[in-house]
Amino acid sequence: MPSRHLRSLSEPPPLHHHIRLLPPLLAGTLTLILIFLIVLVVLLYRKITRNRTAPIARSPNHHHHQCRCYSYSLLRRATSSFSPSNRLGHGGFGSVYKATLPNTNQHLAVKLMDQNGSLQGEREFHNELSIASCLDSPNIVSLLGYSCSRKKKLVLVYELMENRSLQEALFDRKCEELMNWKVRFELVIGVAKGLEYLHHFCSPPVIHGDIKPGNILLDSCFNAKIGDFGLARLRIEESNGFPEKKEGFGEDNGSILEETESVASGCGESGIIDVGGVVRSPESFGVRVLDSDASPEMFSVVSPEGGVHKGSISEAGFDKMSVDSGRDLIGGGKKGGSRRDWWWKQDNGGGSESGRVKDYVMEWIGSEINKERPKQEWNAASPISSDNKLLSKKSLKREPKKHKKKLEWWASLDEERMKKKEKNRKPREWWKEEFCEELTKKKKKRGLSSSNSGDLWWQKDGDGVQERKRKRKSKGSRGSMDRWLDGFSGEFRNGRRNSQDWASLEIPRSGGISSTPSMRGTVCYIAPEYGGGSLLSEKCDVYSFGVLLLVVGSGRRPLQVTASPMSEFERAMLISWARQLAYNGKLLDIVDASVHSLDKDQALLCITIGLLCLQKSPSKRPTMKEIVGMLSGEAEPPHLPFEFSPSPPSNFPFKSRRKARELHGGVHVKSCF
Ligand SMILES: Nc1ncnc2c1ncn2[C@@H]1O[C@H](COP(=O)(O)OP(=O)(O)OP(=O)(O)O)[C@@H](O)[C@H]1O
Repeated sequence: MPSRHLRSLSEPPPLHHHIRLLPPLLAGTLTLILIFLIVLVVLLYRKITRNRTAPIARSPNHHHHQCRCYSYSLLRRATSSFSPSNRLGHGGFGSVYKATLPNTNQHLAVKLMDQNGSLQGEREFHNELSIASCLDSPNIVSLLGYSCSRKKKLVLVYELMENRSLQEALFDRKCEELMNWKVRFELVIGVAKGLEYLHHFCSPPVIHGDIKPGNILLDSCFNAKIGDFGLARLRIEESNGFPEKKEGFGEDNGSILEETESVASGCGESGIIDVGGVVRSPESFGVRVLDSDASPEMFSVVSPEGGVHKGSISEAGFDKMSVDSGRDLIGGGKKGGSRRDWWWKQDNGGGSESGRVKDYVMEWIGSEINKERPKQEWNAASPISSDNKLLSKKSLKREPKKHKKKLEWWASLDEERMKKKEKNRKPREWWKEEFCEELTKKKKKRGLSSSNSGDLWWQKDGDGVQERKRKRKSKGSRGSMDRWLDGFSGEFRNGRRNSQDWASLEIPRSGGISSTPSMRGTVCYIAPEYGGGSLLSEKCDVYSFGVLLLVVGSGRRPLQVTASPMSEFERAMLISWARQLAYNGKLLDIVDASVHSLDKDQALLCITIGLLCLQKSPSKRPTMKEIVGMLSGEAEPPHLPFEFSPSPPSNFPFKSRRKARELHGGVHVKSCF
């Protein structure tokens, strides 16, 4: 037995032993290979996505950036899990963090929408994404990308502006650099150029809608750039072949949704289309960026491959930049073929990042349509009982049989009828009523009475000299408090319905009564005609720019009550104070006393242009092109607007046109008015 055992150990195992071992061996090897392949695929995928989310370097001749889709985890890592130490600031819809990309060490600003962000916040996010991703100017903060995780964390990625907002730099941090007049003057020229780009070099023109120091960002050298396009709108020129108003679209149908979530409103009489409004719009629209050096027919195209092409419109089959929302979103209309459909073409080009932005926005729009439809249908056409009472949801549930017919009838109501109903509903202006109520209460509390608290004073802009004289006379006969309150009611009536206690005249530290989900623009900066349901135009931005000019020139907030004496109280409202100084011919009194290296001519120029922009009638306000011309000395310096000028109107005390030209090195002189 032992010898047999020994032999069996020394001899090689029989063949059938090998065969029995083969399957487990093969299975093991295959498993190993499979694991190896999986690891390889995962590593490759990570490498590819990292490369894709890394922003492309900008070469000098390829100045256009592309909007990228960043992975949320990358941004989380880059901001150390959105740590408070990296927080740059907080706005109406979320916080902004400084991010440093791990592999490139590139610094970015990342705006993370609040977790409990409202639908309005979400719409602003998409609005900003649609518009800002198409803009490319040295005076506009670049939107570099976005991220949208499954958990609905909405993130926008911008170029980092080291000195943050003008609001903080001027009022909170009181940056020494801003005490230099030159820096302030360059800053306003930068903003003016940014607005000129939006109004004159984009087609359709972009209306920012919320120009204020909080949305002017400063880079490391205090160069100003315009940011925050959450409330921006496109101005659609009907003559451009852009969509005309469609039935049931763009009407102020008075629904709360329309008013409180105004980004969703569509193309109204004004020819304005809200980008967020594509939710309800079957129309397409686009932003093309016209070449500032070229004729209007010239354009530059950023192709899907990333190259910048220049040419004439007839030369190519697509526009420079567009954020086309598709011809017919709801009805599934044409998705390509139009000359304006650069976006769609990008899509077909295969996986370009901008195409992804569009995909992403379209997806969101689709989901919003689905979310909103049932609600609207219920409101628009609720079934009615035999005694003409509106049947409640409850009663329908309780007695389904009894109301079966009604339910069927209800379900069969066609879209046409619903649209008609919505159209006929009276526009609601609850915010205006509330505002006037609040204001009257406030005045009563102070023991003041003013008959004009509810008047639309901007609509009664005195065009005729007689009218102006009458107004001035009557103003003169009233107390200064009343005059102050005129300005007050005028500026505030159009403000946002806001949680801030504006009526108590307290301005928050952040300076502004900031974005809130209810209305567009910011109190004190918003054009008076804007909130009054009038046309929204570039002139609304011009008005806000006028306020900004006064704020930068005076170095103070537009509303600031510092002490109780009457003199201080009269100055509280910057705009009213500036007007008053203009009447008295003492405009320079408004200029910030703490500023050094002051150029009085430039300061007067700024304040005068500011007053020009603040004219009640939008048509009288200059265009941004004219303003840039005046600021840069290329155009003739302005005269004070008649409504502000001391009586009789005197010429503006500038140096002669020639001198001004010499001063600024301008070459082209043209009349502005
Ligand atoms: N690109 C940026 N670089 C550096 N800081 C930024 C950048 N963008 C925003 N910030 C900072 O974050 C703050 C909040 O910005 P955000 O745009 O969210 O709000 P806001 O414009 O001040 O307010 P609102 O959104 O209510 O209008 C700004 O005041 C600014 O200081």
